[in-house]
Amino acid sequence: MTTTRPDPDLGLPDTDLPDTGPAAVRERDETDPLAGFRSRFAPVPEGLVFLNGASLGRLPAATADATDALVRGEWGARLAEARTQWLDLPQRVGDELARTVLGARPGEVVASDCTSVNLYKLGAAALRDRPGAVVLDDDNFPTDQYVLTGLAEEYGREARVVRTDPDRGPQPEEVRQAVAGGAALVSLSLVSHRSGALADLRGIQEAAHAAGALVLWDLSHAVGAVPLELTADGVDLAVGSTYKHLCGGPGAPALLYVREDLQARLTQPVQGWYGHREQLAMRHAFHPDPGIRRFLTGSPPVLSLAALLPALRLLGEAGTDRIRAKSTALTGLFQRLAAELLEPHGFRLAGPPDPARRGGHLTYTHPRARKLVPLFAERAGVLVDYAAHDRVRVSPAPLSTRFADVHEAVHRMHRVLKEEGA
Ligand SMILES: Cc1ncc(COP(=O)(O)O)c(C=O)c1O
Ligand SMILES: Nc1c(O)cccc1C(=O)C[C@H](N)C(=O)O
Repeated sequence: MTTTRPDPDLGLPDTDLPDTGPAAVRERDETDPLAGFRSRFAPVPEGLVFLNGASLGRLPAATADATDALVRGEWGARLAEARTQWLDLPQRVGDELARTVLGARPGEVVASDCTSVNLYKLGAAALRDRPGAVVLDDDNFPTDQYVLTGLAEEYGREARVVRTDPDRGPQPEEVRQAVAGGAALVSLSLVSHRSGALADLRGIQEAAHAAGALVLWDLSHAVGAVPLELTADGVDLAVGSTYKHLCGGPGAPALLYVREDLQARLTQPVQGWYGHREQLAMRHAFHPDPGIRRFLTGSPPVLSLAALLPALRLLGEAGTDRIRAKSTALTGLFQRLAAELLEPHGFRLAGPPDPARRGGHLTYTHPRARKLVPLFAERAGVLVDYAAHDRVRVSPAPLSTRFADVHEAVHRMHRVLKEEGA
């Protein structure tokens, strides 16, 4: 997994621009190898600057055509005749996810349900497999904390909560202490939804595995933003959203990954016909599929699965290494401009100052964040995210954002702050 600075061979200069002036920024755009991808997204209103890729990624133009073809052509015209070709869509999309953004093998990933449900299924699978505590952290997204504490209750396990510094993310040493005496499951986010902090995947896994625990990663804020090598890194289990950096659209199905050698021994609690080894035989007794299908339950969201494929094609073409390199350069530029123009007005960087230690977003605190975020949109046409309770989250999507957009956005935000007397 890439946690270092961009590789110079990728054709992108390092994060630090020698100069943050308009000419240097323009030149950066002119030499950007990913510049051509911008026109592959559906247009947004003239002048709008979108810096909200960690919330809901933009619509790839090809997605609108693909969903229209499915709705009118397959559903509308071919009706039920088309339905058998959708049966294996969760695996087909899973294989594309594995190939393009996860660094996993075919047959290790499916896409269906939402992240919360997939987390429940895989957390339960780990607890059905081995004894011991559930380890979680208090910086994780609330749904993860709810699902994991609920699982601990349901399976009669101790829930050990790592008290994480929210601006640093969970550390291997903290996990080592939490698993002391044995644990069944450690579940954390690879990139913090709050601060963007990127966890040390290998260090945390090493600590957890030494105590006999499986590790279940929530990749919601990492996938599509950070290059992942689940196979090479020996990842056990993972789930994650596909509507953020993967641009799968509203309600896009979540990913579910189980390493090949674990699949046959793990069982999940919501056994349904999509997980049966002979799905269409309509047997009375449940016999799980030997492979990844055993983690499915019922009818998948076909329209949303179809919508994800064109987005994955775009990401696959661009390549996660190049996306990551541009992402760290964009967030690095925002950070340098913000130090000059926003920090004197109360913005404080929360999270690691080094872009290589973050995912695709960076976060600032401001005491008036809740009021300012809508003002940035209304008065300045800059879309950033409000994150409870005093945070502004910024995520420039590398395939559709120019360096000039970041430059322009920070200057416009500065103007609003001055008008507001902030
Ligand atoms: C880290 C993380 N996990 C899980 C979720 C929730 O996913 P879902 O609504 O698909 O269950 C989110 C955001 O919605 C998230 O940021
Ligand atoms: N904060 C949200 C909201 O106000 C509306 C809808 C979604 C959210 C979210 O936080 C979702 C997501 N997990 C995120 O980190 O962006």
